[in-house]
Amino acid sequence: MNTVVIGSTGYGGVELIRLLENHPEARIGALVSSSQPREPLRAVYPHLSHMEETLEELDPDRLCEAGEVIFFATPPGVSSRWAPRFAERGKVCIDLSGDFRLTGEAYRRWYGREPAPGDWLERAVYGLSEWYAEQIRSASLISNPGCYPTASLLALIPLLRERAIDPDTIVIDAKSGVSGAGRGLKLNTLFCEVNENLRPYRVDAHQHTPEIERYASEAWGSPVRVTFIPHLVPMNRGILITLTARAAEGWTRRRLEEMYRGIYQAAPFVRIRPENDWPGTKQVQGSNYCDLAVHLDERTGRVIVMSVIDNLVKGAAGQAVQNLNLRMGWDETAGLEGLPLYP
Ligand SMILES: NC(=O)C1=CN([C@@H]2O[C@H](COP(=O)(O)OP(=O)(O)OC[C@H]3O[C@@H](n4cnc5c(N)ncnc54)[C@H](OP(=O)(O)O)[C@@H]3O)[C@@H](O)[C@H]2O)C=CC1
Ligand SMILES: CC(=O)N[C@@H](CCC(=O)OP(=O)(O)O)C(=O)O
Repeated sequence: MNTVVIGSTGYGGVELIRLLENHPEARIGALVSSSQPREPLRAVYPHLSHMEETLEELDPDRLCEAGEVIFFATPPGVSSRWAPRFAERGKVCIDLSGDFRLTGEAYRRWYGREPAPGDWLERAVYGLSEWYAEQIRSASLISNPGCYPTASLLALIPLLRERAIDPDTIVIDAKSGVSGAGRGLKLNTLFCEVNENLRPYRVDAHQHTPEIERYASEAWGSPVRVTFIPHLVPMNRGILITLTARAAEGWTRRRLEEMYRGIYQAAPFVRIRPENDWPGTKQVQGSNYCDLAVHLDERTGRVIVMSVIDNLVKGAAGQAVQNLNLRMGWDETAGLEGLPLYP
């Protein structure tokens, strides 16, 4: 089955290409670039020198012939314009951007743009694979979660659904590698700004805060607010989030771990770490795993959960392929069996 990648020259796009090239069912039907010459992809990425595919323009008629599934690995404002047009022509769209993750009102406020026209915001299905698999299986437009929300919600949703924490006390400290910011030139991601540096950014102002709150609220059943503090770390890939919240009555560390193990028993990409075995980003690098570790600080009565992912895999392209697999009725792990890259 053929797929199209729009935004193929970015970090999310090229990671999708890596995964699709190793996929047993999916093929690449077309690669789209809005800015590069109509040359083979290797002109942009010499590590793909064996690939013959030439970069194409965004021509809907041609792309509808080229593939059944259209991936958008594009900045905000692109899929909101184009994905509905492909979905209306019967194509399955999988969007890696934030264009379909929020309500129209929240999107205007946090992304500063006009949301997609028509009813596509409501029709889009949130692509957090472990929690929305049933809806994903029949979706026309899958809105892949953000990288920080993926790591955060896989840790947080079980705590809320099982009433294990006080939802007014949630703090998420988050750290991301620089590839999370994409390949485009930006002052803040230049070598001398990032190297030997660790810094918070967009504190209390990050666009993933409303996304985490939206799906946390759904899990809890009424509005939940979180304190979300992202940091930029001088490494290429990886996200570590440390979530803390006050424990509800009656919870022990063992009970918390058993709860996570039960919930994610059938989830092939969520691994629960044993007691005092803290996860690091390198342990999931290049893979679609999310590793979770849970602790109960008995002195303060606070639950502590660590969650690590590779931002470009489970946080973007890997989860997009997992959603493709769910949507097509293939094995959920198809094309995603690769082990983490270590060291
Ligand atoms: N990096 C990450 O870890 C994650 C990223 N995301 C989201 O995925 C999306 C892609 O991110 P990422 O790959 O990192 O970003 P990049 O900046 O690396 O790549 C985005 C690509 O989109 C293309 N593009 C830019 N403008 C347009 C346009 N007007 N029309 C069509 N294509 C355009 C560009 O390619 P060209 O100029 O060749 O068209 C560019 O290479 C973003 O929305 C991002 O927020 C989500 C989760 C994690
Ligand atoms: C390190 C870094 O800069 N990460 C990006 C990740 C967010 C992203 O990819 O944007 P979407 O909202 O479109 O998902 C950021 O903090 O904005």
